[in-house]
Amino acid sequence: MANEHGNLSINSQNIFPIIKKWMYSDHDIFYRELISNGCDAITKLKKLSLIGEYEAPDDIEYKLDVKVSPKNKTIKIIDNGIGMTKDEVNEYINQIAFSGAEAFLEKYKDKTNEDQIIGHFGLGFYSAFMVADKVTIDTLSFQKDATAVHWECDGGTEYDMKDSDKQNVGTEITLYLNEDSYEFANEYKAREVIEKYCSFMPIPIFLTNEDEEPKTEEIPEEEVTEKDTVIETFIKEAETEEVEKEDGTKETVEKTPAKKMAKIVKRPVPLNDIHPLWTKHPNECSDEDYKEFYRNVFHDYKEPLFWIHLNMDYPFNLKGILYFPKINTEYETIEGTIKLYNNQVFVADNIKEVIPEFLLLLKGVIDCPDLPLNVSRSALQNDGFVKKISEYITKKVGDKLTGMYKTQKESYEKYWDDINPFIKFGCLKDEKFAEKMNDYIIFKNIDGKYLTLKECLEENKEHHENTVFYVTDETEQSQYINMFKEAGIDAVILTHNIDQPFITHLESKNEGVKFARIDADLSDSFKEETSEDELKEISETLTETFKKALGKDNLNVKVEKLKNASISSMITLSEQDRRMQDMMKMYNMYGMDPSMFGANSQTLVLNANNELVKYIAEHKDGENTTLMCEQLYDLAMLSHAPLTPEQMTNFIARSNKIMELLAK
Ligand SMILES: Nc1ncnc2c1ncn2[C@@H]1O[C@H](COP(=O)(O)OP(=O)(O)OP(=O)(O)O)[C@@H](O)[C@H]1O
Repeated sequence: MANEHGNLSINSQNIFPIIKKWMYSDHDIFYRELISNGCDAITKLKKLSLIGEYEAPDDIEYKLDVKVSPKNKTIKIIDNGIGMTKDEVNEYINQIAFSGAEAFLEKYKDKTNEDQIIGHFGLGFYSAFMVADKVTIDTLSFQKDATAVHWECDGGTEYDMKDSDKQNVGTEITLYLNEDSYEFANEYKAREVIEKYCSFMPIPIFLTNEDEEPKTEEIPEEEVTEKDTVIETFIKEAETEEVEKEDGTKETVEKTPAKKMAKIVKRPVPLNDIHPLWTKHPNECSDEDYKEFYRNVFHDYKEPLFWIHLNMDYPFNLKGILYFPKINTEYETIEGTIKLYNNQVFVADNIKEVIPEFLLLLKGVIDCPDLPLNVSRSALQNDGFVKKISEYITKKVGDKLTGMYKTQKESYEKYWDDINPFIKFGCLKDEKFAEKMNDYIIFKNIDGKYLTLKECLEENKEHHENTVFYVTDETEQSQYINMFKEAGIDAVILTHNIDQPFITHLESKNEGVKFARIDADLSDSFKEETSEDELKEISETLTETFKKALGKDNLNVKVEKLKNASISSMITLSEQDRRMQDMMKMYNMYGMDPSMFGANSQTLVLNANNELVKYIAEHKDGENTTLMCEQLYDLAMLSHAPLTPEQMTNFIARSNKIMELLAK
């Protein structure tokens, strides 16, 4: 071919500075674009060979080579795929690609970075100019008698094209890196980027550093194959060791015999796994396979609890694996990672527009070739097809959980403590998921048994209809728990932050059902039957005495005859007011006055059956009455919420004083 010099068919003077600027955040993406182009080219050639349109050499080994040279500051991406003829270079590179770029820029010129195209799909070949001043292509088409083409462009609007001396079918792209991008020719950086984007591409990818001598390895000579490059052969001497015989004399014996060895050029190891687990049929995968895949992809050495293998062909193509991770501590964030792939090419992590928000607490991979990824994020959000995908994933997760409840209840209960924040968050975020999970939400009660809401209500119907009592802190509320246990009344344990909004949600969904913290109210079951008159006098005396002793005029005091005479005093706190206060704390509204939401909603309950309480009522002006009132109040407060530092200091000082009095 005669040398050809041409103008790229675009109008804008020079699109490259714009591409560079626009793509500023993710420069490394060029690796993905060029490698996936190479993989596509190989896949196409394999197909042609399969249908007899191309006769591949017998020893063909389809692969993609990435060669970096930190010295020359170049990167070569070499595939043995379909290649391009001169006309094709003209069509795909000189015209389509660049006119595509123009259309692309036109479409997105007003968009801000936040509205970037998902994973920048559609950037293709010219993403190379984000990192390179000059790019060359050497390509030989698979077509009979094709002439190899050399193309080059230095980032302006002009290109040069001439014959190339490339001998093998395929394409070699060379990037001459610009000053800001030399790091991409570093072998370790290259490896990191390729592993990020290309770990599961369907063609083996090999990385070499052209500046380094080839690495070598030694293997037994009989294991050498045709593909190996043998540098030398040698005899590895026998290994011997000295052993002691029965008669005490020593003898030298051969441990391993002498062996013929070969020093060969290190066999290349691909950077990627071309058959990732999600592409396999679930029947072919063992538990160990799933766990290993999880370890490799998420670098999480805690085993996942269980997983869901998504495998759908119709009406859309979607494959993937979702893992329920083990949450180790209460304080660990429970944010997961869902990696989105498009035909085994990594797109991005945690794309909220495709994956329902609550599922982002899981870890997993999703490969959906049908996703329209060349549109902006906001367009994706409103895409009906994307909604269907998202619904499908949600449904599958729901199916897995309900199925487990029905057939492996024991496992479900075992995992519940770990998975319940996820399920509850899902119910709050997704109406359909909430409906599906409605009968499968379970509650651990104070005896460690798991019950559904229906079962909770049914079991406690006689004691407190339509009310579920709950514990938020088993240590702090232990006195209440004991009381409940003694009276044969149940309460459930709800200690996670998500539980407060979740029970509010349950109350709104189940009319008439109320949740009340274990210290919210005293159930009638704890009390003896009395008439108001019977307690009137003692009530008045105690109220007055306590108010005076504590210096709290607005203290609410309630005198009850509790069946358990050993309990002297306790605090109850209106459920509604407490929830408001909790909410204030959660949203950090500390500046506001808590009394707005009933700081006065605490009630000091005194047990008229308790000897000490009786004593106080009978000795309201006694020498130590104030001391006793203060101590009883603090004791009640202690099992309700932690004391403030000041209160604690007083409490300890007073306790010491009481001991001194006892010692007298
Ligand atoms: N390594 C290659 N071997 C053969 N043909 C190639 C190669 N790289 C690019 N091409 C041809 O050039 C065309 C344009 O490539 P480009 O990467 O710009 O866009 P694309 O691959 O079609 O789309 P996208 O990358 O946006 O998914 C390709 O469709 C392909 O026909």
